[in-house]
Amino acid sequence: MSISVLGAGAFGTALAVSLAQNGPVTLWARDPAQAAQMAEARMNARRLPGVRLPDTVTVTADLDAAMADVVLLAIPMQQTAAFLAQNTGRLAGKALVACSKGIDLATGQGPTALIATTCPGAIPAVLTGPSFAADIARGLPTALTLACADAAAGTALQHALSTPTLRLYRTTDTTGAELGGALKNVIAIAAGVVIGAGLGDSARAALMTRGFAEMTRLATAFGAHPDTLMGLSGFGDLVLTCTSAQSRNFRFGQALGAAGSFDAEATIEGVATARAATALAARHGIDMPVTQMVAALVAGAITVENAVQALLSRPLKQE
Ligand SMILES: NC(=O)C1=CN([C@@H]2O[C@H](COP(=O)(O)OP(=O)(O)OC[C@H]3O[C@@H](n4cnc5c(N)ncnc54)[C@H](O)[C@@H]3O)[C@@H](O)[C@H]2O)C=CC1
Ligand SMILES: O=C(CO)COP(=O)(O)O
Repeated sequence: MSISVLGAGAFGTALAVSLAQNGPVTLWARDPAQAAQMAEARMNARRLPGVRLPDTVTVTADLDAAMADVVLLAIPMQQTAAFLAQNTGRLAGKALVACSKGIDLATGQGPTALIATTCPGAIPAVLTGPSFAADIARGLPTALTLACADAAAGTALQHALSTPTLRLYRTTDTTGAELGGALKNVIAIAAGVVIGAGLGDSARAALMTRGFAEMTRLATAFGAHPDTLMGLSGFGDLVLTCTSAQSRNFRFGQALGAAGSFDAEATIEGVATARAATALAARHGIDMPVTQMVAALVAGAITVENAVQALLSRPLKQE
């Protein structure tokens, strides 16, 4: 099976580097100048400095040349719907593996639903779980979830995309896998706020636990299996992202909590996902107090002090 990765950001580049251990991989960058620079320097100096691109990675800005049997989509979530719509014909019949984490603001859909509605005939799948691009690219051991509703296709993808250092577990529960990955970013922003505001590690543990409860509430209301939330794509990624300063979502929250500033160019998926999840929760009558607070905080509608006060003054209830 030929493999390509669309999107030459940190994650797309890291996946291409790891997959190149198995054979040839094509990495597509939308900007021809960036593609040429990466091909020449054999490095993605902006997003993944210090990591050499193996000879088996071909970098191109020609999207047609980047079509393969298996196409990994490593572009930010809020750009995905438009990208798919622009390339429906090219992507028809491919196995399309979404590597983004989030909920589309306009439709409330996750990546596999977007693929299914925009690219009929494609096989939608999602690759998610606890993994920093820099760790994958350095060949550190990493375990991820490959979710595909079609069990046979999922098994084939699991084998095609596992490498000596990237171990994939499979599931058919695409809803659980992608909602776990999307919602943990929101909780990671909240965890960052807690640390940035100096509220302490005990408060962070409480917030992660209550955050996990609301992730599970929303995901299961949409048909996810609770076990999926307990796995790599939910609990695993929640732990990683809420506790590591490698996470952009966590660091963004830390800056919010400390009233500091943050790189406006960085991909912080939890910002849009907080809004999208808050809207979904309201529409379906699901209680998601932490997510709501994050949405209000990033919109500048409340202060950190008010958010903490509001969470602490909720009615006492059974765990
Ligand atoms: N960086 C990481 O450690 C991980 C990232 N992810 C997910 O991967 C996704 C991408 O994140 P990163 O690669 O880290 O972001 P990034 O900010 O490093 O790169 C994003 C890339 O997408 C490209 N892009 C943006 N809009 C585009 C469009 N309309 N068409 C084509 N390309 C476009 C940009 O040029 C850039 O190269 C996110 O959903 C993120 O949550 C998942 C796991 C780990
Ligand atoms: O999803 C990730 C780790 O699993 C990456 O997290 P950030 O997007 O917060 O950097």
